[in-house]
Amino acid sequence: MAAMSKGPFSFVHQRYSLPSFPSPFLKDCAMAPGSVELLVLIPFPPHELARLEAVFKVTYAPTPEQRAAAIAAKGPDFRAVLTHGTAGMTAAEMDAMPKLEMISCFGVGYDRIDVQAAIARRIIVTHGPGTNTISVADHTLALMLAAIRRIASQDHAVRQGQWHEARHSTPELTGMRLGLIGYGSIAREVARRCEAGFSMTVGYHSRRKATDTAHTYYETPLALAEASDVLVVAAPANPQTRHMVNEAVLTALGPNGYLINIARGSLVDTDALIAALNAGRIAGAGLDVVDGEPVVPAALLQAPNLVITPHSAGRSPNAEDNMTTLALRNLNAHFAGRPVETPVPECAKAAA
Ligand SMILES: O=C(O)C(=O)CO
Repeated sequence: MAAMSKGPFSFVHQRYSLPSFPSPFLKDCAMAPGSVELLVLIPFPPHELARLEAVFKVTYAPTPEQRAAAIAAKGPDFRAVLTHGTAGMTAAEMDAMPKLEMISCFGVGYDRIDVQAAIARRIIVTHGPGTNTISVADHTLALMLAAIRRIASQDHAVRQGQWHEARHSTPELTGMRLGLIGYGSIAREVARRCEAGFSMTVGYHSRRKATDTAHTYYETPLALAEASDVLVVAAPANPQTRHMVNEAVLTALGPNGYLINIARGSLVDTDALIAALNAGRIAGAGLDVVDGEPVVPAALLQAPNLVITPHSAGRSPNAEDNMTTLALRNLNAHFAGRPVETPVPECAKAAA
């Protein structure tokens, strides 16, 4: 198993790896290959799509137009859907697929899947906790360093022939105070890197104070922002976390502070962020997600010292392999009549 020698983080891969794909998987698969119709609503790397096609009759519809056309043409045939937290799945779409039994969410967040509608229609929803933790944590560090060291703007200026003008004196990440909004596995991996590699102190805010950590707990995002130089948003999207990072939190972060969002765009008030960047109320921001993505407000793109990536933090070959493997394990389990491995908590509760 090549992935086993990848270094200290290979446990994530090990946890979800299959002994040697695909034959052992097919052997213990109760359904005949190709007998179950699977609708895939998200872009997939070809080699990962091939793994799905080895087991399912796949309809690949990653664009909104293809999605609507596929559901209109073949809705009654689909028994499973593969989507992710941003592509989601609506109640109306479920109604157009009366044979739908399972929605498999690629990745961790499942915020745009109408889980209550799924439960009401006896459709199980699964997701991929732990599958992309390493990829997202690495990407978070990349955004932090890029925003603080102004990598994107200096790169751009050098390409414009402005070598001397491009050269900026930028702060050191080392020794800064890290603030984490959310304290799940991704936040903890970010903390580990920041402590080990950059001698940073760590504080966090989450719904509950954790009992297994020496990191400092803050009751509110505002108190955390006041005590942080780099504020990382790593909490789930839900009505309670919407616009958790608002004007007051950004002002508390201060003119030497940086905001990094690798969670969901809805956690940050985009207008307040644009205003804070333009007024120098914070020093910079690194975003992997934007409210309303893939549409990005022009005013955000014009704001100073912003580095932005297209929701790619969770994408690495290792993470994609983990996510596909776990999705297949859940789909296989369901269609073989066994319990799925990772239902979303609401479905686990409803089934109990
Ligand atoms: O796993 C997820 O939900 C992600 O959005 C990864 O970036």
